[in-house]
Formats: sequence, structure tokens, C-alpha cells
Amino acid sequence: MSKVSNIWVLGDTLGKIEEIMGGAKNLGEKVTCFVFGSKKDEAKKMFSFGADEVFCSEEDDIFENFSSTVIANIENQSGVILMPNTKRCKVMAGILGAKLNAGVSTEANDIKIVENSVESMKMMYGGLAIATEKINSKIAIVLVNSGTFEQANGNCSNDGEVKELQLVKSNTSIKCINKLPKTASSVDLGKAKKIIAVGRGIAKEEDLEMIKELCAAIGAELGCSRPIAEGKKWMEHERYIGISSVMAKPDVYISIGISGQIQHMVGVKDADKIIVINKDKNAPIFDYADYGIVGDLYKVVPALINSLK
Ligand SMILES: Cc1cc2nc3c(=O)[nH]c(=O)nc-3n(C[C@H](O)[C@H](O)[C@H](O)COP(=O)(O)OP(=O)(O)OC[C@H]3O[C@@H](n4cnc5c(N)ncnc54)[C@H](O)[C@@H]3O)c2cc1C
Repeated sequence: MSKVSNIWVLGDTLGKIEEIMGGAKNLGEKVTCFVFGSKKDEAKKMFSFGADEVFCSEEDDIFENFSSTVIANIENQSGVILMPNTKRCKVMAGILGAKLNAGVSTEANDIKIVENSVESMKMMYGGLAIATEKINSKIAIVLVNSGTFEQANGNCSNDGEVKELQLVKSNTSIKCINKLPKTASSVDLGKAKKIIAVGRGIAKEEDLEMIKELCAAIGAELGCSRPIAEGKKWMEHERYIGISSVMAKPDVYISIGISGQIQHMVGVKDADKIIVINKDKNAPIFDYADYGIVGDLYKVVPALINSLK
């Protein structure tokens, strides 16, 4: 695959930038990282994730308010801006796209450089088809879904000094007046090795306790299907798996009371082993299963917990 001369990596959290770094090196000759709102010594570890150059501003501001600073550092060059596919990054992408006359592609699950153009692949029709978007502008902006790249291992021998960013004030009317810690769990299912996910087969919220017990017994993170998070609101958004939320790559994925609709299953298509518990032997999820138990979860799960004790 050919490479572009410049890859610029930025994001609204350091963890997400690290993930993007896993793919950045394969796409560009020179990888430059922009870190905002973190300490310089935290930003420095981006060298070990493969950055050739790292810029940092410790200023605590809304992510997209750094847009003019980014523009001042990259305009008149050519290359690709990679960002995680988060809400704040989408706002940033809109501003940068308009001001730099750059093509923007969101929700990418794969990126290729083909004859100096950027090709960004994304799922459409709820995961039934893959669309390829080609960006020909001098600067291309691609927002990458979580789980698209293997996380960089942090063993790169690159080193250097983190450069202080000269801030350029953005002409924005939005100011951050207060920040509160997030009350929801900060789980990152995209990085979990073992996931147990539940669906509408669970009848009551309190029954999640038994699933949590099973998670604790095997050291798995708890996940769910969309109706559990968005409909019933029994779990946070970060815990639902599928095309509209988390794309996971666990070693083991155990699905309990989930039917296996394509929008959910694309989120675990890269799982090494899929284990299914469902009372309906015709549930589509069995088509994806490496191992399956046809049975009532209210009998199977307690039996599993007992046998693990
Ligand atoms: C544009 C779009 C995007 C979407 N994005 C997502 C997404 O990202 N993620 C996602 O998850 N969904 C997504 N959906 C929704 C998706 O299509 C399904 O509706 C959803 O995944 C179904 O959730 P479920 O399997 O939990 O529920 P159901 O389809 O209702 O399945 C419940 C399953 O539980 C089994 N069951 C019931 N009782 C028991 C029991 N006692 N023991 C064992 N098994 C039992 C049933 O046999 C059934 O198979 C999206 C839909 C659209 C249209």
C-alpha cells in the first residue's frame, strides 16, 4: 500500500489517540501527533506509539476550540488527519473540513492510500454493505471507528522533545465553564479481552446481577445489545456493541439472550471465539457461534456460575 507524506493524529482523549496511532504509521511517512489538554510528559509517550513529532498544549479547553491552532500548523501541506469517531471530533472535522477545504469521511472501518487518494471504508445499510469513500483533496480528514486499528504496543524506539503549541484563538462563541467527572463507568469494551453481553432475553434489570456474577467469575467485561442500553437504559451507551456503538475484538465473546441481528454482530465480527446462550435454537446468532447452548439463560447462567465456583 502506498503512503502519504503526512499523517496528523489528534483526538479529544489521549487513550483514543493511542489507538489511532496503531494504524497511522502504515499510512504515512511522517506521523505528527497533536495533544490538547494533557501534560507534556503524558504527551511524550506518543513517541513510543510511533509518532515522529509531538505537539502539545496543556491548555484545558473544548477540543474544537483548538481548530485554528491545528490549521496554523498544517495548512499549505498535504496529508491525512486521523481522529477517533467521537462527537467532539466530528465537530472538529466539520470546522477543519470547511476551513481547509478538506474532504471528510466519518465512521471509517478501514483506510487505504491508493495512488495518493485516501479511500475510507464504512458500513452501510446496517452493516449489510460496505461503502468506499474516495477523498481527493490535498488534506483528507478521516474519523476512525474504535477497534479499526490494532492498538500500538508502545514499544517504538522513536524519541524526541514534545513541542509547545503556540495557541491561535478560535473565533468561537462556546466556552467551557465547568467540567464534572462522568458518573457512568469508563469501560472501554473496544479493548476488553473477554466480554459477556446480554440482550432482551433478560427479563428484569435486577437479573443483571447474575450476569455480573458470571463476568466476575471469568474476568469478563459486561456488554449488551442496543435495546438494553438505549431502550431500557439498564446500561450505559459505552456498553452496547454493534454498528452504532462499540466495535469489539475480544478473544472470547459470550452472548446471552441476544438474537444476533447484523447490526449487533458486526460489532463482534473480529472476536476469536463466540459462545452463544439462547433458548431459541433457530436464533440467527447460532450461525456465528463457535460454541452454543440452546437453553433458558435463567437455568444455564446459574449452572455455569456454580460450576465455576
Ligand atoms: C440502523 C440500526 C442500527 C442498529 N444498531 C445496533 C447496534 O449497534 N447494536 C445492537 O445491538 N443493535 C442495533 N440495532 C438493533 C438490532 O437490529 C436489534 O434490534 C437488536 O440487536 C436486538 O437486540 P436483542 O438481540 O437483545 O433482542 P431480540 O432481537 O429481541 O432478541 C432477544 C433474544 O433473546 C432470546 N431469549 C429470550 N428469552 C430468553 C431466555 N430466557 N433464555 C435465553 N434466551 C432468551 C430470544 O430467543 C431472542 O433470540 C440497530 C438497528 C438499526 C435499525
